[in-house]
Amino acid sequence: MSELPGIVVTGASGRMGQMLIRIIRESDRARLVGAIERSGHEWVGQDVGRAMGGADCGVIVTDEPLEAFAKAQAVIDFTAPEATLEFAKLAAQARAVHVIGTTGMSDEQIAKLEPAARHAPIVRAGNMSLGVNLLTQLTRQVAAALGEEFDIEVIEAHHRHKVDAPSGTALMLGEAAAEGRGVALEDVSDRGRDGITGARKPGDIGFVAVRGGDIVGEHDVLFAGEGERIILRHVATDRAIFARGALRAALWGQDKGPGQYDMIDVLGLRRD
Ligand SMILES: NC(=O)c1ccc[n+]([C@@H]2O[C@H](COP(=O)([O-])OP(=O)(O)OC[C@H]3O[C@@H](n4cnc5c(N)ncnc54)[C@H](O)[C@@H]3O)[C@@H](O)[C@H]2O)c1
Ligand SMILES: O=C(O)C1=N[C@H](C(=O)O)CCC1
Repeated sequence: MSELPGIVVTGASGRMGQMLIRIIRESDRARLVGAIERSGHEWVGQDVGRAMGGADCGVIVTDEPLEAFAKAQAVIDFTAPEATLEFAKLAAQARAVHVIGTTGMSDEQIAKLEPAARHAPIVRAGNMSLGVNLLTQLTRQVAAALGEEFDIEVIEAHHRHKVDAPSGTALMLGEAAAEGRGVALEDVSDRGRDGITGARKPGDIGFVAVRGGDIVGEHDVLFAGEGERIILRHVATDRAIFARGALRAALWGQDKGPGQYDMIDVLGLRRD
C-alpha cells in the first residue's frame, strides 16, 4: 500500500493551526509531516505535540517552509495574507497542493496567486465548512428569486481576535447574492455605515460585522421586504468544521492538475 499523503500545517500555534494538527493526527487518511511558525516564535524548535500540551509526536516546528514543503503532498495554510502569498510560491515550487483558508486578502493579493496556480493546485475558500458552502448556493437561489424589492444584508459575528472585516464568509455570501441578482458585488456593496448615510440605495448589498468574546462564526443573510423577512443562517460552534473541510480539500487535490479551485469544487456542488 502506498504511503498516506503528507501534510504540512502553517501557523501551527494559531487557533486554526492547532485544530488542523489535531484533525490530521486523528485522521487515518493523512499524515502530519510538518508544522511551520514564523521566525522568532517560541514554538520553533519544539515538538508540536508537546507545544500543544501533549506528548511528543515527532514533528518539530520549523521556520523553514520550503524544506518542510518539499517532503509533503499538501500544505494547509490558515495564517495571514502576506504569509500566504509567500507560502503559495513555495508550495508551487514543491508541487504540493496549497489549501488556503486565510481571509482578508485584497484583490491584488489574490491575483498574485495565479503564477503559483500554474504549477500546482490551489484550493482557496473563505469558509471550508460544508454548511456555509451549501448556504452560498441557497443564497444565490433566493437572491435570484426575489429581486430588488427585498434588501439584502449580510450580518456576521466573530470572536474579539479576528483582524479582518467583513469576514471571508460574509464576502462569499455577498458574492453569491450578487451573482443571483446578476450584478457585480463591487458595484453594489455597502460596507460600514456611519453618520448621516442617507437612505438605503435600492439594490445595495450591505455588510455588518460584530466582534466579541469567543464567537466561532455566525452568518445571517437577511432578505428584508415590505411586511416579511427571510433569514438564511449558519452558526459554527466548533472550528473542527473548518479543519475537516481543509483536510478534505488537501486529499481531493491529490489527483488534480495545477489551477485554482474552491470548496464548491471539492464538495462537488458546482452546477455548470
Ligand atoms: N476559511 C476558513 O474556513 C477559515 C476558518 C477559520 C479561520 N480562517 C482564517 O484563518 C486565518 C487564521 O485564523 P486563526 O484564528 O487561526 O488566527 P491566529 O492568529 O490564531 O493564527 C494565525 C497563525 O499564523 C501564524 N503566522 C502568521 N504569519 C506567519 C508566517 N509568516 N509564517 C508562519 N506562521 C505565520 C501566526 O503566528 C499564528 O500562529 C484568518 O485569516 C482567519 O480568518 C478561515
Ligand atoms: O475565526 C475566523 O477568523 C474565521 N474566519 C473565516 C471568515 O473570515 O469567514 C471563517 C469563520 C471563522
